[in-house]
Amino acid sequence: MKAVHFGAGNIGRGFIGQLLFHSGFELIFADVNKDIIDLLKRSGSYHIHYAEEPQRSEEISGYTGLHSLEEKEALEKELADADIITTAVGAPVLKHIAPAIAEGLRRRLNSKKPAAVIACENAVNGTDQLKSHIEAFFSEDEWKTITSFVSFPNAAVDRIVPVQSLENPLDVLVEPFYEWTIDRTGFVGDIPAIKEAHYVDNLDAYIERKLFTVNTGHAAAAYYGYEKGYKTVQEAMADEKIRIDLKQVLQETGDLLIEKYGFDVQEHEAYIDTTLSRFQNPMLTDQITRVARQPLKKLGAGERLISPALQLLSQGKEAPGLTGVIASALRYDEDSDEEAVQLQKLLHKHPIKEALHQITGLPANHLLHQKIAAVFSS
Ligand SMILES: NC(=O)c1ccc[n+]([C@@H]2O[C@H](COP(=O)([O-])OP(=O)(O)OC[C@H]3O[C@@H](n4cnc5c(N)ncnc54)[C@H](O)[C@@H]3O)[C@@H](O)[C@H]2O)c1
Ligand SMILES: O=P(O)(O)OC[C@@H](O)[C@@H](O)[C@H](O)[C@H](O)CO
Repeated sequence: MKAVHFGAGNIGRGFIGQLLFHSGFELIFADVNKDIIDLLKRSGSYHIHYAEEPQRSEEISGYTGLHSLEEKEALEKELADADIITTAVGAPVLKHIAPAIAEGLRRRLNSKKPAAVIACENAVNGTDQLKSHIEAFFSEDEWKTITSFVSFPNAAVDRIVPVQSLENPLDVLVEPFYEWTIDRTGFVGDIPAIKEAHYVDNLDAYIERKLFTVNTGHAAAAYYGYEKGYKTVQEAMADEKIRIDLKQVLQETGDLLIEKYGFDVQEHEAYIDTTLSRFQNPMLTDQITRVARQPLKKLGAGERLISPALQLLSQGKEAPGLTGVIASALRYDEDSDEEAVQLQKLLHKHPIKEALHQITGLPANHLLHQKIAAVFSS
């Protein structure tokens, strides 16, 4: 069994690659980072280290690397043959890798060799986004054929993997917790045997539970922490006021999730507590700039802040905690983050409601914008 994985970064090497290795896949990492690809080609193995006591680590092997631009032909050949194609590149990058995947799938039009394409990004239905970019390369008839033997299941992935600073640049320090949840209903043929993946029929519930708890909570810790001058999530979580505000935000998203999906109240409370203790793992140093990255993306209508606030609003519920985090995200002005710079320019150039319209895509006078504007301007 063969897998091509796009993105040999933190989640690629520290999570998806690991689980594919455990399941016996021959693995090809594809990336645009030449240094990482060269190292992957030269190394026989790297190590995953766990942020827990007692310390332990695990050796990962059985992989190679291909530069996705400089070794296009070799990559397309592997894409034409792989049983699984996965990604962890960041949702905005999916459109850039779609042409190579489309070419790999095109080469299967005669053989009809099955494959599963799974985006492992922090996004609601990331695979659907990738699928629509790939579809653009096919005629209607060709696409009908492709989708009769290629599966495009959505997935949710959860493991905190900070920016790395280990001596060996291939090694990865990860938290022990992990969850790779895949939509069982998204397969047209056999379901690939990824041993530690969790196949479910109700993925929406899992995606939103993860995005609106882990990622909403993480964003709250990061944006509030940034405003107070902290550098890491661990420092922010040591601040009692931030922990109290964070709890309120997760109470709000929890109310939404419990009502929408019928999660058990106590189980959800336990999920929140586990999440908060993951953020406080003393053996991880997770930079706020990583967790707060790409604020424009994070403030999108389908994302971790606006989406739950909108859904609560449509149920007639107030969400002051979420509104507070959104206002804090709007103040994120980290110079090293291109989107933060763009965000500040937008806010400087336009009145707040117009800027919000451009950021979220919702009408300028939307009730949610009015609530955000009131907190932002106070
Ligand atoms: N790190 C985490 O804790 C975590 C957890 C769950 C999900 N995620 C999600 O996983 C995805 C990746 O995050 P990460 O933390 O691993 O980021 P990362 O920056 O460590 O890795 C991304 C990799 O993608 C590569 N890349 C960029 N453009 C590419 C292209 N056109 N073709 C091939 N490779 C390309 C980069 O060079 C990099 O190696 C994101 O969607 C993120 O939201 C991250
Ligand atoms: O990767 P992002 O930018 O979507 O979000 C930043 C973090 O919240 C995220 O990477 C978490 O660490 C991860 O989603 C945990 O599973």
